Amino acid sequence: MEAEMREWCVALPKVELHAHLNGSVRDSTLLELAKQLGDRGVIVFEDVKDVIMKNGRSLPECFKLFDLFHILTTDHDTVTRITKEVVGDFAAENVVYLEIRTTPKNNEAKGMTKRSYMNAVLKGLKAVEDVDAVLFDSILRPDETLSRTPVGDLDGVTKKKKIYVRLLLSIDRRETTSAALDTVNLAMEMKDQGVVGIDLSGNPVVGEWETYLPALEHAKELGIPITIHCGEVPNRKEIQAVLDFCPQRLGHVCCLNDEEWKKLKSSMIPVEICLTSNVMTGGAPSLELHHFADLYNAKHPLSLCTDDSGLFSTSLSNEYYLVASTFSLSKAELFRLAQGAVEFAFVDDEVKKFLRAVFEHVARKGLMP
Ligand SMILES: CNc1ncnc2c1ncn2[C@@H]1O[C@H](COP(=O)(O)O)[C@@H](O)[C@H]1O
Ligand SMILES: [Zn+2]
Repeated sequence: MEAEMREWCVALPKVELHAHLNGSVRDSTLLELAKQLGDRGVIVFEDVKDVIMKNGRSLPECFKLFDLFHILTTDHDTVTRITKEVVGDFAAENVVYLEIRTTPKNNEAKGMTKRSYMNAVLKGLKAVEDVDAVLFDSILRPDETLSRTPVGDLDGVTKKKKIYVRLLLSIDRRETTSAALDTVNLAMEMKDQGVVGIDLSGNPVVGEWETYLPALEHAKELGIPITIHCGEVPNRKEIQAVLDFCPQRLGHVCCLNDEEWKKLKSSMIPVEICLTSNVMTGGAPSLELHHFADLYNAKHPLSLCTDDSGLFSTSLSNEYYLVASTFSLSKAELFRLAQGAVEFAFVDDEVKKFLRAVFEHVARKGLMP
């Protein structure tokens, strides 16, 4: 029964709206990169290996780990490699639309600028194998799209899987106002290259809202959609400010008090729910007591997401499975959750139409009970 449900969650076409590139890297790749740097004497492999393989990650540990991941991954070729692998991994579990977010990085020692970092990401998207990763040519005939999505697999047609990929540029809370503005301007510059939005993320105990606000306001003026990590820690002042700012989407919303909770619900701002991430980092006390249930029962717009599938050893299919097993959602309800997420994507209407068609096709043909 459990195995059948897990398989069903993998077969379900899914939409991923909250996945950090460097948090989604396979352990095996991190270990391989660590081995290479160990051999060159840059790090001590044995120490790093234990850290990568350790289970259970508190919030402060996560950010120490990201500093380590960035040492392993921040050169152009490696950024290209991890992008290619991450897209391939999501496509393999029938994610049909993926918004990957990543923090463009300046790294003088590596000759890296925010722009060259993003070029390395684009190169990775173009290099995806065995999967059609659609970044630019969004206009395809519907029948072509349908025959190459996971629906094709369910129909018994073995064609390449198709995944639409778009990018969000993250502002790291450690950055200055000017660096945050650079990221927003870069997002604008890369609008025709698959960049569809801005994210605010990074260690929630670091930095001040006032530092990023000018950049977020600039993005708003430019009409760039924004998603913000909100309430990973109980920072009352900032949670208020974020809710007042009214971004297009919010991530997490863990530590809201009653008043903020009411405000969120009346705002109808779609929430990116990251179950495993929240339980591991202590944002939610347990799966059973996760605030998903309250928002779901209130019919608040929601989408299930992984956050950092590598760091938390999860997958989007597993997040759907966890919702089914913890909150007793039926397959029909899981299907509607996945389908509903299309509406919160930052992508243009043309792609949304195709994604809607994918779900309608699956429903009409009775491919998913
Ligand atoms: C666990 N909850 C979280 N809360 C806040 N920010 C997070 C995060 N998980 C990841 N990031 C943000 O994403 C970066 C890694 O991917 P990129 O280098 O951008 O591809 C982290 O350094 C952090 O800034
Ligand atoms: Zn996140």
